[in-house]
Amino acid sequence: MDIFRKLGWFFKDQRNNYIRGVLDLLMTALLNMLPPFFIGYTVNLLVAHQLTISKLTGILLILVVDALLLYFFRYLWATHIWGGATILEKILRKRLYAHFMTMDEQFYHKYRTGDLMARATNDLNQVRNVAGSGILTFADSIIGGTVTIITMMIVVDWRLTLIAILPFPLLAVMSMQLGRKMHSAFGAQQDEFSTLNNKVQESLSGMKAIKTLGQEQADLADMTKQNRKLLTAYKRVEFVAALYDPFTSMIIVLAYVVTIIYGGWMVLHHVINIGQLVSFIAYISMLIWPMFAIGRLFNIIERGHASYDRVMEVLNEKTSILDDPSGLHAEPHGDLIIDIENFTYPDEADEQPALKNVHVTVKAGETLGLVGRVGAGKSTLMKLLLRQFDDYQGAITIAGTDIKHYALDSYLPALGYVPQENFLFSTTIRENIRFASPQISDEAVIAAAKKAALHDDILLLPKGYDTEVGEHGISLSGGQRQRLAIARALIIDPEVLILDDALSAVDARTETAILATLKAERANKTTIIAAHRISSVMQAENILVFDHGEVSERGTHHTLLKVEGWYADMYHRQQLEIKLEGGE
Ligand SMILES: Nc1ncnc2c1ncn2[C@@H]1O[C@H](COP(=O)(O)OP(=O)(O)OP(=O)(O)O)[C@@H](O)[C@H]1O
Repeated sequence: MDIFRKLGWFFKDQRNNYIRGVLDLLMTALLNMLPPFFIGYTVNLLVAHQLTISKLTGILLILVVDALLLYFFRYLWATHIWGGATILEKILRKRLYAHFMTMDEQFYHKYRTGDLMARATNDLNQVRNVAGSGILTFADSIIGGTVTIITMMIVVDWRLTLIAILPFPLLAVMSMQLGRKMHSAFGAQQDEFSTLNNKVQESLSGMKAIKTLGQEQADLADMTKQNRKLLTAYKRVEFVAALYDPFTSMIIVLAYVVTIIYGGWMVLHHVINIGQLVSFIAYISMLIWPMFAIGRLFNIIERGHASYDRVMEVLNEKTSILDDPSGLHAEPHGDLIIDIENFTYPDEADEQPALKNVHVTVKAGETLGLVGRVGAGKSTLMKLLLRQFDDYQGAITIAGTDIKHYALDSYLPALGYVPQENFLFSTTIRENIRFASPQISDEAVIAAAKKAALHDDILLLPKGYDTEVGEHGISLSGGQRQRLAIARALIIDPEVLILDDALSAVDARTETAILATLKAERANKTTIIAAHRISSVMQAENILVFDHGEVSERGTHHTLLKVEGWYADMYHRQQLEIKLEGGE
């Protein structure tokens, strides 16, 4: 029952819905009492030879009106209670989704996509069940049971009632015992479901790689193993659930036996009449559902409880990126000063710092180039700029203000970021380009595509800018995807444009064209380009060479060539490669 306390905030919020629903249930329970009463009454009339056509018609009429009213009140409780339950699911899903949006990289390291999807769908269904079927079964079994028992006491005999319901408390003891078992069994089942969900998600996303590497059988075996684990977890849940119903049946049989023995004795000794005994047996049959309902109830609430805990576990995770509520609500425009003494990834605390002593000033309008070996720290610096990690020694300022002191909703929209792996949404090219805001005009979309040297390619596609891409659309080449991502970033004319190896798949001529456009268009704005190809950064006012998280060389293209270090070596090697390939 702990889950009802945990969901107290919701029931309080929706109390009108629930009060109305419970009152409708009460009315249904009261109306349910009439048929057994009139059956007993009719039997007594029959025994006494007093049943006339007019009396029978009157009884039938009452029963018909009763059935109509029952229909009406059942409809009302269903709409109030099920309606409330769907509101709970909606609220929790919205909270979860908003929470996902604020979470940092560490969170997505800890919880995998399939797991989060399971929590946002399957677990939320179980929680909704608590607020729907759970409340319904709870109110129905308690209200239905209590009303029936009181009616039995009043209409028949209180002693017979007490003796007949004597074994009932055993049900409560059984529910509590099984409830605990169900909670842990269902929690384990949902964890296995999350793992399987994640496996399916990864296999489907990586299907090309699986096939290319001939790993179909190995992946299938892996999936079968996880599927079996889930099956075992399901079986355990059903095993616990199945223990309850036979026990309930035993209690009901016991109640009938007691009724027939003690009730029969009472009829023989004229304490109650035969009609009352018939009504009593009909009332006992009306207790069957409330008793089974208690079994359903513990099943629903313990499943919902385990799921609610899983949803709350995610919702209680804190992000390390704290939005300063009194932060500066202004576009970050001005010189960028990076002064990082040390940064180590949170989950790599014992490892070497990912960045150490990185100090550089980029004047507004200038371009900063970042080069260096794989894993040298270029992307890490970009992540700090993008506020994906805030926990570093040192400071990054733009126009004299620490980037942590800008309000996030002013700071982040002013950055244009093109990551190494860009993502296409399943919509048209036009919507993909203006993803930052659907209000952006078609002309601006075309202008951005031209700047990213993508316009001509788009015109060759079957529906031009309205061509669908992504999962159900056409596939773009790697270079086209990169240029689409660049157009998506350029369209907002960002104060700081960050390109993380974003030109690696475009040919040399297109790269030159894009870089020339950037130079001309972004005269007053900052651009940061990380690349493996030296040609991507050689126009930059300032180039940093990274090695193991530190800056090993710095300067312009010409000064770096004179140093004859890693940069010069890499440049000459790449020039040679171009010549050998017969390029320019
Ligand atoms: N989220 C993370 N958690 C822990 N370590 C990380 C994380 N991301 C990167 N690293 C590590 O930090 C170091 C720097 O990586 P980074 O991605 O910044 O290199 P890079 O210079 O951008 O490399 P590339 O040229 O391949 O993109 C590497 O040793 C990498 O393994």
